[in-house]
Amino acid sequence: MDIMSCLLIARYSKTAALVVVAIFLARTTYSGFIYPAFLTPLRAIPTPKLRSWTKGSYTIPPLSLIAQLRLWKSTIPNRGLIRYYLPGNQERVLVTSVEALNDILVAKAGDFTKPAAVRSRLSLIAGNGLLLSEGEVHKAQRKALMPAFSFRHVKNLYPVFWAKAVEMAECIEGKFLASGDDVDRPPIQEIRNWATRATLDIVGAAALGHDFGSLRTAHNALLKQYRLMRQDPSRLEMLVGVGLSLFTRHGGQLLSIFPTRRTRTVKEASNFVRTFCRDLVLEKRKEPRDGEDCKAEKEQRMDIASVAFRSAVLTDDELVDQMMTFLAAGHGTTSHALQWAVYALCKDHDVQQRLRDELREHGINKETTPTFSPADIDTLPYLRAICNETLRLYPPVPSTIREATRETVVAGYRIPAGTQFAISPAVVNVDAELWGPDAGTFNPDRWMGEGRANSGGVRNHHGFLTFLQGPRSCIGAAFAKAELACLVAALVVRFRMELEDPGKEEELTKQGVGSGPADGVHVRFELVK
Ligand code: HEM
Repeated sequence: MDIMSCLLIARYSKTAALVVVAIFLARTTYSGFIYPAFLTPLRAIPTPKLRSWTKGSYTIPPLSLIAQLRLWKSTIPNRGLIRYYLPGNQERVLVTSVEALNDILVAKAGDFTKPAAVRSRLSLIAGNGLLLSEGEVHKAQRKALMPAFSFRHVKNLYPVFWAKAVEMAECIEGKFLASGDDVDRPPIQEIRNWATRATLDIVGAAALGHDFGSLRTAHNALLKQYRLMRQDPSRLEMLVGVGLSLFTRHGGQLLSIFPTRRTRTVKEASNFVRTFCRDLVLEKRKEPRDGEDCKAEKEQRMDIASVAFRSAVLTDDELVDQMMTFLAAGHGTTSHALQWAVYALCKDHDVQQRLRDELREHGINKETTPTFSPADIDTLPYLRAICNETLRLYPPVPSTIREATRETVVAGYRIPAGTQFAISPAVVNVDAELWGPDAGTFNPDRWMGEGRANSGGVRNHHGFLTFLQGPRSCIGAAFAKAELACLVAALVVRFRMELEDPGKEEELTKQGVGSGPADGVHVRFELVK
C-alpha cells in the first residue's frame, strides 16, 4: 500500500470515528434529555425527578429495583401510572392502581402482549406454549388445557404432592443416605437445594407423568440445564445491549442472535429439555394401543399432560411446547415460594408452633402420615393462611411486562402502541391502601376469620396479584397453592426449623421470573418429638 492510500484511510477512519461519536452524543442527548422532558407522548404521566442516561431513573443504588419501584409508588403522587426510565433511558410505565390494572389485565387485555424481546428470550426456556402464545392461538390453547388444571382435576393430584412432600422431609432427615454419605448428617441444610428438587419431582410426576427422582439423586441432568439457561448476560453483553438500545428497541433480541458463549450454552440447554419432552410425548404416543387393561390404565393417568393428551386437541409438537412450559413455569416459582415460607416461619416461631398445633389437631403427624388423606390439606385454615400470606408478601414473580399493541387508553391516559408497562405483584401486594397499614409485614391472621380465607381482607381482588388476574392469569394457581401447602405441612410436622443466622434479613430484590431469598435459606432442622 502506498503512502497516499495510507493517508486517505487514516483521514477517512478519523472522519468515520468522529461521525460515530457525533451520532452517539446526539442519540444520548435526544433519548436522555430531550425526549423524556419534552417529546414523549407520555409526558402527562408523573415521573421520578432524577434521571441519568446510564442508570435511567434508578438513582438510589443501595435500593434494590423492587424497593425502588415501591418507593416511587408511595412517594410520587399519581393517578394509577408512573413513568420511569431504564438504563439507556428506555421508557416504561409502572402500574399502581387497581383501575389501571383492570384496564390492562382484564377490560382491554386484547390490546396488550408480552414484548417480542421477552417472548424470544423466554421461549428458549419455556417453549412456545401457553405462557408465550398470543391472541386466538392462546385462547385455543387455554381452552384445551383448562380442564386439566381445573380445581376438580387438581384435587386428584394431591396424593402426588403429599407423597413427594413427605419424601422431601424424609430426605432432609437423612432417611435415604447413599453409601458414602455422611451418616451424621449436619442439622443445617439449604432449603433451596431441597425445594428445587422437590418441586421438579412434583411437576414431573403431576404435570408430565414422569418421576425425575431428583430428591434421591443429587445430580439431575435437567436441573443442570435449567441452571445453564438462567445465566445472566456478561458485563460486555449488557454494555452492548445498552449501546444498541440507543438505536433500536430490539437491542435485547439482536443481542441474543450474537453467538456468544452464553447464547450458545442457553440454546444447547434448551434443545436438551426439548428433546427430553419430545421423548416423553413419543412414549405417551407409543403406550397401550392393545388390550382393555392397558386402555383402562391409560385412562386413569391423572397427570396434566395425559389429560391434555387424551383430549386430542393438541398436536404432538404443541404438547412438547406445553410440557416445556409446565416445567419452566411450574418448578422454580413454587420452589421460591417454599423458600420464602420456610424463611417466614423461621422468623416467627409462634406462627410455626401454631401451625404445628393445627396440623396435630387434625391428626397429621409424622407417624400417622400414611392414614392422612391429602385432600384434607384444604381444611386447615392456618396452613392456608400462611401459604397465602407468603405468596402475598413474597410473590415468586415480582414483576412482569406488557406492551400495548395498538393505541389505547389506560387509567384515562392516551397510550400509544409500543408503550411498555411494568405490572408488579411485589408493589401492588403491599399497597397499604388495599391491605391496611401493616401491608408490609407477614401476618397470616389477615386470612383468618369470617369471609377472609380467600381475600385476606384486601379491598379489591386486584390487590393480590401473585398469579396475576384475567385471561392471562396463572393457570397453575390451584396446583401451586396445594403443592405449597403439602410441602410446608410435611416440613413443619416433622421439624422445628430455625435460621442458621437468626438475625438474617432477606427481601425481594430481583424483577422478573423467580425471586427467592438470596442465600437459599440455611436452616437448622430439629426433629419434633
Ligand atoms: C407459586 C407458584 C406460581 C406462581 C407465583 C406463578 C405465577 C404466574 C404468573 C404471575 C403468571 C403470569 C405471567 C405473565 O403473563 O406475565 C403465570 C402464568 C402461567 N403459569 Fe404460573 N405460577 C406458579 C406456578 C405454576 C405452576 C405450578 C404451573 C404449572 C404446572 C404454572 C403454569 C403457568 C402457565 C402455563 C402460565 C401461562 C398462563 C397463560 O398465559 O394463559 N404456574 N404464573
